[in-house]
Amino acid sequence: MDLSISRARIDEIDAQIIELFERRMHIAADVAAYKRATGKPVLDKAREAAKIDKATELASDEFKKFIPPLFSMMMEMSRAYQHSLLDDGSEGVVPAAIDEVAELPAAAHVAVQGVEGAYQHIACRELFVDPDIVFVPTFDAVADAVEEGRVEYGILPLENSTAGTVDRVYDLLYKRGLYIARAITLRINHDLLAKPGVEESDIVEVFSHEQALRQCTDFIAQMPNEVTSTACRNTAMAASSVANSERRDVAAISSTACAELYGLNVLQHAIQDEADNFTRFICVAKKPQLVGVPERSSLLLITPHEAGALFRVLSRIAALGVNMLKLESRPIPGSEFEFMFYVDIECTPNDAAFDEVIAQIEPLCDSLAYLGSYAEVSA
Ligand SMILES: O=C(O)C(=O)C[C@]1(C(=O)O)C=C[C@@H](O)C=C1
Repeated sequence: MDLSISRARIDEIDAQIIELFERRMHIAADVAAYKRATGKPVLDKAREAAKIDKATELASDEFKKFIPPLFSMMMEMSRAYQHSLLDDGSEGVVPAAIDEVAELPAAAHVAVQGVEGAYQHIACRELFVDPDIVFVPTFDAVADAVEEGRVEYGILPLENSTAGTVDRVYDLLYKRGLYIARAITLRINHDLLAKPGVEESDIVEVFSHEQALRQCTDFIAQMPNEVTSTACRNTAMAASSVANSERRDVAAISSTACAELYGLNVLQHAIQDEADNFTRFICVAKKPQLVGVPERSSLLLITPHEAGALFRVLSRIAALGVNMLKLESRPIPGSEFEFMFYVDIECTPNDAAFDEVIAQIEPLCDSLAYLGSYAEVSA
């Protein structure tokens, strides 16, 4: 067998396929015009199902199984083309004009959950030169302050390399319609802190944020006593409650900065189970904003509850040559086993492919929200 002869034949057939595909697409354009005139939706599920059945019937037994995916894809292309002609796809998903600024303002009002010394506070200091910080007790309160315009920005932790996503923050992004303006990744070292004179063998209870407790699970398990883990709002509060407690059998898992701030001793440095432990924080704003040179965009999408729905969205992103940086599923609040997806793509409104990505995936989703485009920095 001569490979070059086979390939030449394949090339010939492909040229015919392309010609036929284009003819098919031109007819789809006529169908789109008809649908616009009659107010019919582009998607006709019954027609697609009948089309796939009929096409499968026409194929010989050996190739029947390949027909449904081939025709699904072809009709998906046909729908994407029709939507682009009708220009009814992505209107409103991404605001038409997004403010562009060179840098985050040096002296912005920023809401930070927790107290001085918390990792969110450290992230805030890394992002802003001279911020006017309002400390608030919860993640929800950060969102409230941004939403109500009491501050320009809020700092929230989004995910940790060991313990995973901070679920509540994703839920807030979705519910409050906040936009990410910047992300920062910090290396997190957890220390074991106690009052001066307290030894590790005295300790029966450790306080920390639940994420930090999770990141130090193995360490806690091998401590001299059987230790109770108690979750606090954040690691700085854990340090302050140990400092203010009369007890001499408690410790906090917190930062070296908090040891200094609250007059505690570091019993052990870097006790997290994974030596390389990073947390990604986001800086959120009420309106989308392109700060500096954004590198990635975050999207939230809900696909129809049917086979292949997410695959179709992802295949569109891939077909446009756009790199996907993250895919995370979350249950939809109030629904049973239905999921929404957070997708980060390496593409922003400054890139030519961005509008096309949005235009092509929007018709495939029950709901699509744009969560902002931003640069990711590390400290
Ligand atoms: O027949 C139609 O109504 C079309 O729009 C054409 C087509 C196709 O490409 O075959 C595309 C979308 C519909 O969901 C069904 C079929």
